[in-house]
Amino acid sequence: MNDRLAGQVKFDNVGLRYGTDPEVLSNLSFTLYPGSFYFLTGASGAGKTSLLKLLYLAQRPSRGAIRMFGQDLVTMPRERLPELRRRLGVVFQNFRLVPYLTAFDNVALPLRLAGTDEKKVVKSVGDMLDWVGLSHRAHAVPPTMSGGEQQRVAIARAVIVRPKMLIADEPTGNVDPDMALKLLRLFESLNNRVGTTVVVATHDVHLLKKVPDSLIMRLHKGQLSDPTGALRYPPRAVSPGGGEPE
Ligand SMILES: Nc1ncnc2c1ncn2[C@@H]1O[C@H](COP(=O)(O)OP(=O)(O)OP(=O)(O)O)[C@@H](O)[C@H]1O
Repeated sequence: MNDRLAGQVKFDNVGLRYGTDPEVLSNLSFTLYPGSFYFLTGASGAGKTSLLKLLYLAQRPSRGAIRMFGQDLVTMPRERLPELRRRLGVVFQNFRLVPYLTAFDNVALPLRLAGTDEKKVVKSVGDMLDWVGLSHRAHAVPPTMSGGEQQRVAIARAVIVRPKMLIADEPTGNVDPDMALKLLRLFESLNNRVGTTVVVATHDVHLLKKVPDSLIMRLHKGQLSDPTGALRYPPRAVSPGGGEPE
């Protein structure tokens, strides 16, 4: 099957348990299509972060199969995971910024690791900090920044490399509604202009209505339901022979 129609991520009967505890995710079978915008919702403890951890390769499933970018994650040797991770942008719930680096250097990190020319780094990071309203905090280090400021640095760092897939865990949890909307627009613009697949976990139901074309995946006690048909149909961005980037 054509890679686009086969999807970017495919879960087949996936389960996850921590240690010997009962499964926190059960029987997950779904496909994420390139260029689509997904919200993952569900009450606290429903398993959203656990599902995202499977997506950003921090956990392996206890059972079932996961394919990502055409590769089998379960049988893939550990040393090949970093190569796959480089295609992902991740906004962690607790930000995971480097505490001794400035906001500017945190955002610049993925570009510098990729060997980007320093002139380009300065321009891109400057533009990105401007977009998230943090130009004036460029030289601050995370311990001196508010939760909302740190969250915006984390988002800027995740999107600066224009990832194939952006995975964000409660990315608007620490900002006011105006900033939440602005950050969502940033994700949307990455989605529309660059074709990045976006997966945003949130328990804020108001956010869902703000992205009209989004698809909703709902977790309840580790099981998925599908109010918008996100899991059943290749969505609008996928048309046979369509031109969105892989
Ligand atoms: N590392 C872990 N070890 C053991 N149990 C865990 C671990 N991480 C999560 N859990 C359990 O898995 C279940 C799902 O947790 P998860 O963090 O995935 O939910 P969530 O929907 O993201 O919640 P929240 O919205 O509060 O962040 C919970 O019962 C939690 O206690």
